[in-house]
Amino acid sequence: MGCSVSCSNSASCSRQIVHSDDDKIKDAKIIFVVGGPGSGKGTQCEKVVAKYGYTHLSSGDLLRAEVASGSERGKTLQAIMQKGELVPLDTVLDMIKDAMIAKADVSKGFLIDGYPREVKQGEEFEKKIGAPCLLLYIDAKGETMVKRLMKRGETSGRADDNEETIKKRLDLYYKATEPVIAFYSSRGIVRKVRLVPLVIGYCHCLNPQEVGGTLIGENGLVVMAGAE
Ligand SMILES: Nc1nc2c(ncn2[C@@H]2O[C@H](COP(=O)(O)OP(=O)(O)OP(=O)(O)O)[C@@H](O)[C@H]2O)c(=O)[nH]1
Ligand SMILES: Nc1ccn([C@H]2C[C@H](O)[C@@H](COP(=O)(O)OP(=O)(O)O)O2)c(=O)n1
Repeated sequence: MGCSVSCSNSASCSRQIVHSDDDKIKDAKIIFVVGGPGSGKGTQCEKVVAKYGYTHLSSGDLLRAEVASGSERGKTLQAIMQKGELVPLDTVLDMIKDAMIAKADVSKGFLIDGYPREVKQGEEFEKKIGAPCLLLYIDAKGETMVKRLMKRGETSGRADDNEETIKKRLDLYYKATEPVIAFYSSRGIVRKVRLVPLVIGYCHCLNPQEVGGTLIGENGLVVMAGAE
C-alpha cells in the first residue's frame, strides 16, 4: 500500500512496504469487559458506546452470528455453546481479530465483551493482537445472574438460556474466568464496576484518564447505572 520513507518515487520503489491487516490494529486501544453470564456486560457496553463511541465487540454475539450463518463451523460451535462450554480458543480469537480489522479505520477503541474467558485466552490475545489498557469487571451476585438469565430466556431464543446450561456457565465462570481478573489485577488495570440504581447525579464512566469521563467512587471503582 505505502512506500518506505526513504523512497521518493513510489512508482520506481522496488521495496514497497505493504501494511498488513495486523498493522491496522497494532496500536488499538483495547478494553476487556469481563463478568459472569448475565452480569450485564452487553448492557453496560451499550452505555459506554453511546457515551464514548467505542466499538463494541461481543465475542458471544460473533459466535452466535457464525451459528446463524448455518456454516459447518457454526454447527460445531452451537453444540459446544448449548452445553455451556468454551469454544476452541483460536476460533473466537480469529473472529475478534477479523471484526477489529474491519472496524479499525473508524474505531476510537474496542470494548471486547465476554473475553477473555480464561487466562490462556488473554495470553493468546496479547500475542496475536495486543495488550488491553483496561479490564472492566462487571460484578454481580450469582443469584442475580441466574434470575436475569431465566427471565431473558423467556424471550431471547438463546439455546443456552435454560436452567441447566446457566448453571454450567456460572460454574465455568467461577472456575475459569475469575482467575482472569486476578491475573490482570496484578497489572493494576482492573476496574470493578458496581451497578447502582439510576439516580440523577450518577453517571456511567470509565477512568477519567482513559476517556475524559468523571470517576465516581473509591479505589478506581467505576459506578454505572443498573440494578438488582
Ligand atoms: N434488573 C437489571 N437487569 C439487567 C441489568 N443489566 C442487565 N440486565 C438484564 O439482564 C440480562 C442480561 O444482561 P446482558 O447485558 O445481556 O448480560 P451479559 O453479561 O452481556 O450476558 P451474556 O450475553 O449472557 O454474556 C438482560 O436481560 C438485561 O436486560 C441491571 O442492571 N438490572
Ligand atoms: N470468549 C468466548 C466467548 C463466548 N464463548 C462461548 C461460551 C459461552 O457460554 C457462549 C456465549 O457467550 P456469551 O458471552 O454471549 O454469554 P455468557 O457470558 O456465557 O452469558 O459462547 C467462548 O467459548 N469464548
